[in-house]
Amino acid sequence: MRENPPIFPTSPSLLHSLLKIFINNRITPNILHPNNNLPFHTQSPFTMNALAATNRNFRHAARLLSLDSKVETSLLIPYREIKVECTIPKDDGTLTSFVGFRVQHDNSRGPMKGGIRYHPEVEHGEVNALAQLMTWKTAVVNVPYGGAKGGIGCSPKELSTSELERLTRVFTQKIHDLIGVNTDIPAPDMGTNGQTMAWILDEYSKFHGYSPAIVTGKPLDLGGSLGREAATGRGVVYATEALLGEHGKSINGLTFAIQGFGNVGSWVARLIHERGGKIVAVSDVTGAVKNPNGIDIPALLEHKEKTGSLSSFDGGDIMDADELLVHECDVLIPCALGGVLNRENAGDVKAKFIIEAANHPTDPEADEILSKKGVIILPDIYANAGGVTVSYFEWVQNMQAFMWNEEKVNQELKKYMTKAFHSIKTMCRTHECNLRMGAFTLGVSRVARSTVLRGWEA
Ligand SMILES: NC(=O)C1=CN([C@@H]2O[C@H](COP(=O)(O)OP(=O)(O)OC[C@H]3O[C@@H](n4cnc5c(N)ncnc54)[C@H](O)[C@@H]3O)[C@@H](O)[C@H]2O)C=CC1
Ligand SMILES: O=C(O)CCC(=O)C(=O)O
Repeated sequence: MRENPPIFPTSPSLLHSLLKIFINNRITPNILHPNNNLPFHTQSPFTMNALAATNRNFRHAARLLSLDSKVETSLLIPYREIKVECTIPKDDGTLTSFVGFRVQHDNSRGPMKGGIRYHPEVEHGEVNALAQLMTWKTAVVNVPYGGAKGGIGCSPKELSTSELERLTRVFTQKIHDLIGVNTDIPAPDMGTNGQTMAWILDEYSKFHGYSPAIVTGKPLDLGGSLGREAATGRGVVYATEALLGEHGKSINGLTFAIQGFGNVGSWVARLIHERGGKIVAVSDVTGAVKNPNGIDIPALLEHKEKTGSLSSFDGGDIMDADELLVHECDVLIPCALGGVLNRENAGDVKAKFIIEAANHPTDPEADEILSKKGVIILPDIYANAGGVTVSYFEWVQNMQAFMWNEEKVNQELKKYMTKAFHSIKTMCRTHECNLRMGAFTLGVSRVARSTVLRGWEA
């Protein structure tokens, strides 16, 4: 069970005095909001702590690779962890405070790279785990980056656009001298988007001169890349095709359940629908919808655009959102939070394939249960690597001050995803392991080689 050490004193009198200070100063204690001190995943008490789960997978890969224990330790410890206070005036004039994080995990293969997440559950341990996953992910697809991740514990839907802009600018002011086009390059993740990247670009440029390459996933008008918005979903679909092809199957004719209908989930749904896949269930934070004959995805996208919700869609039946994970289907694609598959529900999963479009949706206990059932899992550090791959293309275009067309972006993405799939399979054969360990051994071995080559001389 996950441990969640209190950040603040738990003594009621001390807490009361602290609250009084906040209230007297008209500061809303957002950092004391119950959601801001939550464990990594609130849906289930059965999910393993994200960092413990990631470290466990890393150590397993290190053992398979017979990695030198000193190299193993050095790869586990993050390069740098940043935690900053972000206080902003709200639209009504009151102050509110948030905690922002940037964890830079490793830079032995190049500048650190990874998204920025705005979500109430963002906390230090999870950001650490996500940063480490970025290190292995960039190595798996062989883009010349290390790994990082950041985030702010906040509920973006409860903030106005101008509050979000202020928050993003304050966060950027606090970290601008620790990121850079050759140091650490943020991108969107859950709860952030191209607009968030545009604010970071603008704020960073005030200190360092106009720097489009400081972020990726930015709007096209500011040097974004064609194809980046769809890239994570497109990469997931290329990865799914590679896996299914190996099993003599194709998307056309199979049934799919998709958890999450944001950037990644909606693109996955659209592209699978276009390829003839039958999507029988979709969920998001507002609810879930199912239809055994296949959901009309263009109609669902239109409905979501109009109403902001899935639950009132009349092209299917409402279902319990948690039930989606154990719904009858051939392929389950989690595209939302981490840790959603755990020892409590893994035994009930009906899918034969799980494609991890979200980061760490399957905890190690679920992994074991699912493997015993014969479920094939395509791991996150490969399956969702299309996003960072096209982020790399975007950065390259910015450095060259040149723009590729979308066809080239998608063709190159397919090449990277296909090549990585074959490299993972080679590692699976060499180490007689599953796809997760195939991907981990591939990523960890590449990072370890660069680390050793660069040496440790001070
Ligand atoms: N955006 C990107 O380029 C990349 C994202 N990812 C990962 O993909 C996942 C999704 O990211 P985005 O689509 O960018 O985020 P997003 O913020 O655009 O969408 C998140 C979706 O998850 C849904 N959701 C939240 N809680 C839920 C719940 N309890 N049950 C069902 N649905 C729920 C939301 O309603 C929303 O539809 C995350 O794990 C992220 O780390 C991974 C690689 C790249
Ligand atoms: O595009 C990027 O740089 C990072 C995307 C990301 O955060 C992820 O792959 O989890």
